[in-house]
Amino acid sequence: MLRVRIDSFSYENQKILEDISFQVEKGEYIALMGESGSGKSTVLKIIYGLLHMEKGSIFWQDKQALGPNFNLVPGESYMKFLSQDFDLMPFTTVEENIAEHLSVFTRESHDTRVAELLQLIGLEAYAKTKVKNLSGGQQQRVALAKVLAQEPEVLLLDEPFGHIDNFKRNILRRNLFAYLKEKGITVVTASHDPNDVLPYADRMLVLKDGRAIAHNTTRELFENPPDYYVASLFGEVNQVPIQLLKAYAPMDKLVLIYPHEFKFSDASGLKVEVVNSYYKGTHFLNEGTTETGFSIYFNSPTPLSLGNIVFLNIPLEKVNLRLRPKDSD
Ligand SMILES: Nc1ncnc2c1ncn2[C@@H]1O[C@H](COP(=O)(O)OP(=O)(O)OP(=O)(O)O)[C@@H](O)[C@H]1O
Repeated sequence: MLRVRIDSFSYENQKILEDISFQVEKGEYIALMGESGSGKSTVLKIIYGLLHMEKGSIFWQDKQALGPNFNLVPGESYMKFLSQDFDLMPFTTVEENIAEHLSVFTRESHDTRVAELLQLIGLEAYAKTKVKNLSGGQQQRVALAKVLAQEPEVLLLDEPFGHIDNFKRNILRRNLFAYLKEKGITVVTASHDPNDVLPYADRMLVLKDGRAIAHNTTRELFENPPDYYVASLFGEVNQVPIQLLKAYAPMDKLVLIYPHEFKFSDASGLKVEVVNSYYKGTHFLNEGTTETGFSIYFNSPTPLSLGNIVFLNIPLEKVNLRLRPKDSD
């Protein structure tokens, strides 16, 4: 088990992280999510031992990771970190970059292992290409193979697919997360992208302004987000004042509703006029305004004409589940 306790961390005199603690079981994948600047990369750097924290501790099993003030070379042997700068050798080939990180004691199996990793990252055809001649996305994939080469027990990934185009990203994600589960590797990622997290992460820790504001299974946080900030990490979300749904309801409550959760009705419900309709490939995302001028975003399977009036309903169980205080964001 990885046990992370960060009581506080500051850059110079500015406090960046406070009171963050979580545990990750062996083979489990936890995703750190939060807006840009919330502290995700800093948490990964502390775990890996690149940054010294004033108060707190990191343990893997019963071993304490002592951090940069104790280790001459940053990092622990059982742990690997894929940072946002890839740290590759530009003038050597892809396969040399990967093999560089394999143990000298297993030299006879190097070729097989390099081939396995090249297949995982989908760069078999580039084995002999010098890294400097690769695109940013390809370099990121080599960096990933590099950190996997020695089969770390703990893997820290900072925006691991940030430079990779959508087409490759989907295949790579599926392959990578299946591989990590199969090998029982413990994973902590920092990510903005719900597609990296929703299908794969066992749990999510949400950071805001350097503090942990939510920690639960990924599914629970999606289906029952504690506030607007958490819900919006998954994409578009509405904060509908409850008074728009029920005139006699308390003023200080709102309902968090994703655009796909509205139902259409012929004549009853929230009356909105369509002011925009955006094509999203699998559906349309529409913007509507209520008679009081409130904007609502909702999905439809077909395009809606601007100026059309539609009636939207929120299923009662969702209203009950997603009622939040108004200042919850
Ligand atoms: N070397 C540094 N010196 C001073 N402040 C820093 C340094 N690195 C990061 N910060 C600050 O620490 C805070 C957290 O940064 P961090 O990179 O951990 O956020 P993040 O959530 O990973 O953001 P992003 O998603 O944009 O990568 C930010 O306010 C940032 O400006």
